[in-house]
Amino acid sequence: MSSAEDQLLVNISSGLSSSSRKRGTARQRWATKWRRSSSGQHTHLNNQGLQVPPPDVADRKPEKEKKKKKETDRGKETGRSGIKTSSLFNHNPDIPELQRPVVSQVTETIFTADSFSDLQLHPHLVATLNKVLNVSTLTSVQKQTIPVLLSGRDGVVRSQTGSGKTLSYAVPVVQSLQSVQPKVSRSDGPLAVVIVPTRELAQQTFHTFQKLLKPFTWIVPGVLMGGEKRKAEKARLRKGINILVSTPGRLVDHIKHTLSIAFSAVRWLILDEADRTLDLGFEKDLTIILNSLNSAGPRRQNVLLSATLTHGVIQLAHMCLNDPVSIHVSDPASSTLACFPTSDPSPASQSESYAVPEGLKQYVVVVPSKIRLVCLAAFILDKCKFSQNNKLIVFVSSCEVVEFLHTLFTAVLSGPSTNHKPPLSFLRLHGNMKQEDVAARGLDLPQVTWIVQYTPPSAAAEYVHRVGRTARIGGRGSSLLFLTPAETTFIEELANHNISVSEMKVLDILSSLMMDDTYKGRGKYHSKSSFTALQQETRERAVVLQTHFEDFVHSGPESVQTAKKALQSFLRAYTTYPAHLKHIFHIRSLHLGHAAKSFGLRDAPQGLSAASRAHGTKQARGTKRKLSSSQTVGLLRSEFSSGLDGAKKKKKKKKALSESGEED
Ligand SMILES: Nc1ncnc2c1ncn2[C@@H]1O[C@H](COP(=O)(O)OP(=O)(O)OP(=O)(O)O)[C@@H](O)[C@H]1O
Repeated sequence: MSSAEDQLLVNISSGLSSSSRKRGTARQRWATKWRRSSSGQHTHLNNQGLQVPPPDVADRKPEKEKKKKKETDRGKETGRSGIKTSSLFNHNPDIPELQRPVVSQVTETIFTADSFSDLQLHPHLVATLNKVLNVSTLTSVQKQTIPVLLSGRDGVVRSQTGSGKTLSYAVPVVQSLQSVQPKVSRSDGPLAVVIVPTRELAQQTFHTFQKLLKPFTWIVPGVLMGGEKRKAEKARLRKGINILVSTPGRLVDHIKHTLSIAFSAVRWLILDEADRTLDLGFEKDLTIILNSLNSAGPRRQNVLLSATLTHGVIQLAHMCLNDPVSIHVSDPASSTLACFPTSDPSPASQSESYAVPEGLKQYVVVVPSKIRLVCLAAFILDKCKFSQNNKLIVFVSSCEVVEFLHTLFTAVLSGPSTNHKPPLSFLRLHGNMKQEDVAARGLDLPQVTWIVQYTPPSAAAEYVHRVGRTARIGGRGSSLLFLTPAETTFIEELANHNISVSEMKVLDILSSLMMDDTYKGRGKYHSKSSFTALQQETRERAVVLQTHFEDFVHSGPESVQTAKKALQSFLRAYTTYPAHLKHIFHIRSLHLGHAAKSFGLRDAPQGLSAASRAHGTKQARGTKRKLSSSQTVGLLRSEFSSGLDGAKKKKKKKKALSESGEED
């Protein structure tokens, strides 16, 4: 949804230590107390998203007392620095009771009882799989796909993220090319073309082929991708590449400008992660590639792989596959011999069920805008400071937000290194980073335990890809989706694709702040305090943490500017949700002041309304009215012209990727 897809903020937890173990025990004590207290009392959520005694009890208080309490509460919402933090828990929208639609979640069994040695493969290939790649047991998708492709058929493969799709085509490609007589030589040029959406995947796939080809040294793999030197790639193409892995934009570039690229011998075409390729706006490039391949070459075997079969993917499959076998791993009825639909696919197929890894636990938390930042911070502290062995990936909507949160969290949450523990370490990853930086950080992110979607994805399919970064290849993992009260209908959108999420409560997340007295408020919490007192202390601590953030942001004009820029880019990205989700994610439903708070800004940016008048779209005008002229909207100027226009959006997205070097 944002200009640069997949912005990541990665937090790697500090390691094990005796003190963290002690904290773990304290944490358990605290959790037990919290649960005991909360279970013994009838509570409900107030309009600040927090549990309070039932209204009838509260209402019994005399008016005078209520007024006094209000004043005290206001006083308490003051950080320890003495700077008044504008109220965090007042005037928030009500958190609706979540209706959890009944969904039968589609899960796939990852591993089978079969092994690679059961297939009719070259013994050296089996040995390489076992010894170099350390794999011996077939995953379900590999068991179903490899025999189909070895039989010479085209295939359309839908299987969940992290299920081993790469080997399901790489093994048959290598098996078939090693048997070609006379032996393949560099001068044959590309015999297999593998198209993947991103540099990251291009590199990974290329490395997989490199390993598989160890015993077959006469077959040469190569990779072409945005961000690399074209001249060097041209030279490699001239020398000869037999298995060519490429991102779409860079391949089109070479088709247009490199004379030595010839497709006359191509016998395999693989479109991996086809859904992501289309999501990133590469359909035009794919058409150019297909036309170029079709105009030359012998009979070709075509394979399309995707974690989700969207309308666009089905259309693409119809364009480039020839009587394919359809392999849907999660659907036993449609297994290997099922036929691919021949009729023109209808948009209704977009409500397809998406499979997620079996070991994945999915959660959602509904958080009012103002509390979002402290809620994310409390969650990170909980998983990485007060628990052990966690690695988180946090998805946000833009490069600027990544930069902002990275700086803020490093400054406020890392904490000093102590004898017992290193400070928390935050890494960042986004499309505007220099390629060397990205490569230096390593693109493979193994053993990620939590995926946090701080900004909701722009499609259920994107949700599936994001959560698919954890619980890979039979492992375990969890995911947490942040939604504001106005966005909760997104849960239904996920349910339409058979995705089911369990609710976490804001206050439960914030309660982790009770583990660290750095955030102690003025309240006098002790182990015998009432549940309400515990809640009050938790709120106070959240306010203290918010004050730390606001103090940091307001420590100088530069940091204020960075926060404003991040807010602006967040708002801009918010306008780019697709039309069919606009009823859930509409800029009109955002409150600028509350959104500003989640960027550590004490006030909504001022003096921004004038510039918006020039913008004449109906939606833009509507937005302006709703957000109120004094608060917003000139800030959103550029996004009205881009975000509300689907065609332009795609171009923009692609351009941003191109600029970032992720693709070109
Ligand atoms: N049979 C196997 N046994 C053990 N590990 C495997 C097996 N096949 C693949 N893997 C490993 O599983 C991981 C995920 O594989 P791969 O990247 O091919 O999954 P994928 O389905 O393409 O995922 P995504 O759609 O998210 O890219 C890789 O690290 C790969 O080496």
